[in-house]
Formats: sequence, structure tokens, C-alpha cells
Amino acid sequence: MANKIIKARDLSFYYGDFKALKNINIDVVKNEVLAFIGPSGCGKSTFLRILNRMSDLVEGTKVEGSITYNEQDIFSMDPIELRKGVGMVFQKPNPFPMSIYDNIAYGPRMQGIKKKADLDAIVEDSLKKAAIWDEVKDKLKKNAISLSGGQQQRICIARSIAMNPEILLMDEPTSALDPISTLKIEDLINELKKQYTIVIVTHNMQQAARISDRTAFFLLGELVEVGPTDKLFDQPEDKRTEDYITGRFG
Ligand SMILES: Nc1ncnc2c1ncn2[C@@H]1O[C@H](COP(=O)(O)OP(=O)(O)OP(=O)(O)O)[C@@H](O)[C@H]1O
Repeated sequence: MANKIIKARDLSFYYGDFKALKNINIDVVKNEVLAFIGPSGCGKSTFLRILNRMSDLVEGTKVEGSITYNEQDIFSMDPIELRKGVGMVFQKPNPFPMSIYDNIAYGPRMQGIKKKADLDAIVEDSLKKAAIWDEVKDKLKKNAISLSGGQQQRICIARSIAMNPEILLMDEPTSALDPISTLKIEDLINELKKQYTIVIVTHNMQQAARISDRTAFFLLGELVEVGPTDKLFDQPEDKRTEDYITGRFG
């Protein structure tokens, strides 16, 4: 498979003595949308969070095996550097309590970009890519908290984009949104994959079927099966995948 930007090999992860992920082997391919599905507690979010080492924030954890990002071992990288390349969008929209403009300019400013014209250009470009520019261009000074949930989530996506990442991790980005906002984010993901690689956790199998190129099915900390989304849903190889997608459990 061409251009694997992430490779996980025999990756296991423990919270204390509890083995939450068991010998995971998976690749992420450039410019794909890869969806993680599986019943609650199977380890999807844990795995997603390891990919940009948000998992470091939990104490008493242990990792075995390896993950590389562009052939570099992520566990020996500076996490700040890793997160520049591998950004994250959370389940609940979490804009900073500041203006729309400052939300987007925050990261670039931290990276030392100071010129107003440069920041203006990044803010506009990021908001356009996140398909929210037209809705907010006349109120960039307004507090981002005053926007609707769906708009806030697109602001959060724009905030990630402003850091110019290569990969966007999304942890159930639409689960707190209404159906119309959800469709907007799904359309946006479809657009973003031209430029970015997207790994998304979703509870919603229809969503995985609509937006992803490949789907990975997790169960009890194991990666049961990963493959092209159409194939995984039409002709799963593993009986457990079939049982899950036909609604026999989970
Ligand atoms: N901070 C933590 N400390 C201890 N155990 C945890 C922690 N976070 C998750 N776990 C456990 O690890 C397992 C995997 O959790 P995880 O959140 O990754 O699952 P998930 O598939 O994303 O579930 P959901 O779909 O409900 O979000 C669960 O058994 C969970 O209880």
C-alpha cells in the first residue's frame, strides 16, 4: 500500500494493569479517511489518543510495541513536534473563550508568527478550509463561545488546520451535534481529505460507511479487522465483525 504515514506494530497499551489495547497492527495511508468503529470501551479513543500522544496526559500507563510517523518513532519525538503534524479535534466542541479570530490565530502566534497580515491570511484560509468563513467573516471579533455547536466544531477544525497538520485525528466529532451540523462536518471531511489524512472515531456505522475509505473494527482492545469500508460492511472476513455490523451485539 502506497505512502503509509503511520505504522503501528504490535502496539499494546495499559492503564495500570488493565490491557486496553492488545497487539495492534495497522497503517494509516496518506490522504485516506480511516474510521474506527466498535462497541463502547473497545479502545478506539485510547488508540486515537496514542497517535498524537495525548495519552501521555494519563498517569500510570504503559506502552509496548511501536508506532512510527513518517518513519520516526513517535515515543521518542518531542510531543509538541508530533502534535504539529498530527492535530486533534475532540468530541465536544471546545473553542477557547476568546474571539473567533484569536481562536484560530492562537497556535500560529505561539509558533512565533506576529505580523498581522500573515495572521489575517492564516485565519481566513483556515476558516475557509473549515467551511465556516462565510458564516463568521463579518464577526471575527465575536466570542467563539457565542456560536452554535456545529459552528463551534468547525472553528475547532479551523484551529487545527491553522497549525498546518498532515493528519487530523477526530474523536466522535459529530456526536454532540444535530443532524444538519453533522452533515456539514461530514461534507467537510470529504473536502479535507484532498489535503489531509483523517482518522476518525465514530459510534455511528452509517457515518463510517458514508465518509471513510477504510474502516477498522475494534473489540475488547483487539483490532479484529481493517479493510476497505465497502468490503468491511458487505463482506466482513471475521464473524465478530459481521455480528457487530448486523447489530447482533454492541
Ligand atoms: N483514563 C483511563 N483510566 C483507566 N481506564 C481507562 C481510561 N480511559 C479509558 N479506560 C478504559 O480503557 C478501555 C478503552 O476505553 P476507550 O475510551 O478507549 O474506548 P472507546 O472504544 O473509545 O469507547 P467509547 O466508544 O465509549 O468512547 C475501557 O475499558 C475504559 O474503561
